[in-house]
Amino acid sequence: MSNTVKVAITGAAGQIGYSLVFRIASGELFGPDTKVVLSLLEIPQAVTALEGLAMELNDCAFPTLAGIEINSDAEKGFDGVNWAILVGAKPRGPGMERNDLISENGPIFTGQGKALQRGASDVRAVVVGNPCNTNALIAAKNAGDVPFNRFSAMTMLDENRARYQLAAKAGVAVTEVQNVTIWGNHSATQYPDFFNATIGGKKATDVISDHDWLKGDFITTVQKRGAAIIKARGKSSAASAANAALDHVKNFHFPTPDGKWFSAAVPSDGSYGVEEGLMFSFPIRTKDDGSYEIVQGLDHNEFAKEKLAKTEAELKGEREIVKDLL
Ligand SMILES: NC(=O)C1=CN([C@@H]2O[C@H](COP(=O)(O)OP(=O)(O)OC[C@H]3O[C@@H](n4cnc5c(N)ncnc54)[C@H](O)[C@@H]3O)[C@@H](O)[C@H]2O)C=CC1
Ligand SMILES: O=C([O-])CC(=O)C(=O)O
Repeated sequence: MSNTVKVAITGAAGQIGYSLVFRIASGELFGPDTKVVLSLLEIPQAVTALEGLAMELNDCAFPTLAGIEINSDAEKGFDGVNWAILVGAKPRGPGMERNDLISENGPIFTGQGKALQRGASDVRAVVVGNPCNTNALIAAKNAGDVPFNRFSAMTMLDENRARYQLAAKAGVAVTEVQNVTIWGNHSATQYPDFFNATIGGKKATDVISDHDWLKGDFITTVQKRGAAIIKARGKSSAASAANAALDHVKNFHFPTPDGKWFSAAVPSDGSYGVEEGLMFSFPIRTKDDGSYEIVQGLDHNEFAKEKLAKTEAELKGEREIVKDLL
């Protein structure tokens, strides 16, 4: 049986877009039996680049690619989409924090929230453009009657980074490392939770005896990985970000295997004492009916509680800065 999913990608002519569209079109995301229609969005100056991208996509002759639309008008671009991957935004440069982008990127997401409400009746949106948690909040608050929980922001790149670091330290394959939650903001205050993670089915803290490393270098490496990549590459992460966006959509699209969870920033419902309504990264499971739940009952010691409070305070501060856009 064949069905069709329509996916909008904003900023599709940018560097993440170039890594993302081919992998979605190839069937890697939704599988070989699902056709994909791609709705590519850009600012007017980049529409010609999108036309080139569309030529290349067609030249791949992907059996799963059922159509390509190109738009610089978000309302048209979001018409009838099932997923909106909101990448289009300015990236940071060396020496900047992601929330230095708030005043420039925030306003993009008021317009996109409004356009999503008008264009799409059954949509899920993930914000990649930074600062992604707060931009997702802005989009959601401008999307009228689109349910709040249809919006999320991407912390999957942080989770993948954390899994790699733990696997390398333990000397095991990344597949052995599971349930590493990123809590809070996609920023240098995020808390990559090794206490509740497992390696080869055992507690990560039992497998890795160097707890000073876990509490120190491990956390700061994950928190600052984006900046390290900008310093080394001169540009921010692109292929790894696109890869994480695929993981994010896949994680929400398919039920989560028993005993596992993934990280994504979603509207807080008050879980773990996080203020309701903040776009906060939690451990998430997708249920068989397609809805999701925040995994409950994970323990936080004093060390973890302090980290959670810090990242929550940062998100409240960002929300205050953009209050006129909400
Ligand atoms: N959440 C995460 O883990 C990550 C987030 N990012 C963020 O993703 C964003 C994009 O990064 P790159 O692709 O490297 O940047 P880029 O500059 O290569 O591409 C961004 C594209 O967005 C387009 N754009 C700008 N405003 C737009 C609008 N209103 N509608 C549609 N398109 C628009 C630009 O024309 C450009 O082509 C940045 O904000 C970056 O910081 C990057 C890596 C990871
Ligand atoms: O660090 C940046 O600015 C880009 C990004 O979000 C990441 O690589 O995680």
